[in-house]
Parts: sequence; C-alpha cells; structure tokens
Amino acid sequence: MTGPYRPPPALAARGLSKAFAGIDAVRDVSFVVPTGSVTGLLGPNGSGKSTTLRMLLGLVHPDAGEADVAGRPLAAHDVPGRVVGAVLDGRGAHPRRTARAHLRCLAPVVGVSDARVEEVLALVGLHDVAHRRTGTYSLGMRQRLALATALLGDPAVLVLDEPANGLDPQGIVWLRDVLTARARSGRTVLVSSHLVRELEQTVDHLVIMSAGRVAFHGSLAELGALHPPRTLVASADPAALALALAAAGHTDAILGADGRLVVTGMGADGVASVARTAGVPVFGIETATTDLERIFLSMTGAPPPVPAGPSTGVRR
Ligand SMILES: Nc1ncnc2c1ncn2[C@@H]1O[C@H](COP(=O)(O)OP(=O)(O)OP(=O)(O)O)[C@@H](O)[C@H]1O
Repeated sequence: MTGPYRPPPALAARGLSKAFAGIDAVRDVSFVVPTGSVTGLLGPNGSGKSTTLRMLLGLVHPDAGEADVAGRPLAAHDVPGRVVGAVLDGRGAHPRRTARAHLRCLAPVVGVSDARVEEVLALVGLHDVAHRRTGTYSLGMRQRLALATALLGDPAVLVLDEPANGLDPQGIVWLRDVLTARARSGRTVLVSSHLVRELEQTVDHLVIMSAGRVAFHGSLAELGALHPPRTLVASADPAALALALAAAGHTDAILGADGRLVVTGMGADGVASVARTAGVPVFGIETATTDLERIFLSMTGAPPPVPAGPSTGVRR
C-alpha cells in the first residue's frame, strides 16, 4: 500500500564532515529542514554554521557526507537559482555598480525579467536608493541587497547566513516578517545566527550546533519538551513541601539558591494543590518558563551574549 505523497525535505544534510588543515570544522552533521518551515541554525561563533551552509549549497566540498536540496544535490537541478537563493555575506555587489544594475545583471541568470528586479527592490526597501552605487551603502543596506539577490529567482528555499548582521531593530523586525511570510507561502528558509534572540520568534525548527556537531535538531516544541517548565515556590517550610511532593510521587524538587523550592515537571496549580492538602503554607508561586537562550547556553557552553545593543535582541 502506498501512502500519500510526501515531498522531500527542502534541505537534507547526511553525515557532512569537513576539516581545514586537519582540524575538524564540521563533524558528521545530519539534519533535515522541513518544507514550509523557518529553520534556525544556531551556534556560537566558530561552531561550523557557515561551513555547513556552504556544503549544503555545494560551495564547499565535504570530506564525507552528502547534501540534498529538494531531494537531490543542488547541481542536479536545471536552474539552481530558482530552487535556492542564498545570502552568505553582505558583500557580492561591485561597489561601483548600482543596486538596480547589479540585479539586472543577474536577472537573466535565474531567468527573470527587469520587472522582477523592481519587485525585489521594493520588497527589500531599496527602491528609492536603487540608483546609488552599492559602495555608498551601509552594512544594513548591503544585507538588504544581498537578500534581494537571493529572492530574485523567487526560490523555493532561502539560505541565509547571519542575515541580521548590520540591520537596525526595525530592520530585524522587517527581516522576520519577510522570512515568516515566505514560510506561510509554502517556501522554506534556513537562517543562521549566533544570537538566540534574533531567531526565537521567527523559527519553528532548530538545528543547534556546538563545536562542529549537531547538539539538537527538531521543532521548538520538541526542544521545550526536553526542558519542561519549572515551578518556583516560596514556602515557610520548603522541606515539608518537598516531602509532600515526594509522597505524591513527585521527586524532582530542589532547594534553589534564593530559598525557593524549584519543582520541575509540575505546574503551579499541581504544586499548590499538594501544598494545600499537606497543610504547608505557600506565600509565592511562579512558573519559570524555560527560555531558549538558557537552553542554548547549556547545550553549547557558549559564553553569555553581550547585553542587547541597538542592533540585537529585538522583541516584538
Ligand atoms: N576556509 C577555511 N579555512 C580554514 N579554516 C576554516 C575555514 N572556514 C572555516 N574554518 C574554521 O572552521 C571552524 C568553523 O567555522 P565556521 O565559519 O563554519 O563557523 P561559524 O559557526 O559559521 O562561525 P561564525 O559565526 O564565526 O562565522 C572555525 O574554527 C573556522 O576557523
């Protein structure tokens, strides 16, 4: 019996490895990027994100492993530029060329017209400055132009390496909207960052890399399930409460540094009910939702990020 047709994943990495001068940059990396998702590739600097993206795009030859885009190697597609668009760094346009001329040059390569050039210029907010030479552009403007270049062929898959670099807070919100709109229309985005906050409101799937390996791969819900929320309870008698919880079959409670009992895997209502039944007074109870940044740091051993500056850490 055959089941319903399932499209291949938008991107698939199978056992990708790469060493430079004998030092592993990426080791046995496997993951899939589901079609229609915004998938975040998250990892500290030097964890192997760029090398992985370049292997997926056929720009770096892996020492071992294979990469597929929409079910086959990118080179096996007739017009690769219509299948995948990439932003690997903010450079790429000749500084003496205008943004419009740069895109018009590339349009025939991916088989689109000048009208599409105007469309992507408008989409990335560069229409009014498209006549200027790109050498006069700010880093954020160059990022927008790089995104316009990647979008030119309206590809099914977008691969973006740290696209938020150089964008101001409004730019990051704008980028987030562009990426989620692509996913809503059934296309796919793989976007890398070393900053959790840049991605956490945008992605539905995550690949977390640490020291060249995959530390986690799955949906945000699956990540959350690995790290259940904790309930913090201020009680006159935390020891009695811990005993009451244990008697109720719940043993995962420890005394926190601030004197509160930290109960993992049981919600505030449940803890309150046990406390009430046991007659243990409780004078404060709160749920500590597991934030993505804490999980990321625990998985990668990355140093805490610098406090959010003007171009990072934007929340809507
Ligand atoms: N062409 C290269 N030659 C030598 N070493 C390289 C090369 N490209 C990457 N590396 C090394 O491989 C490791 C992984 O680098 P990579 O750029 O893939 O990581 P990354 O997670 O993208 O980091 P970043 O966010 O800093 O770009 C690093 O130690 C890097 O120095």
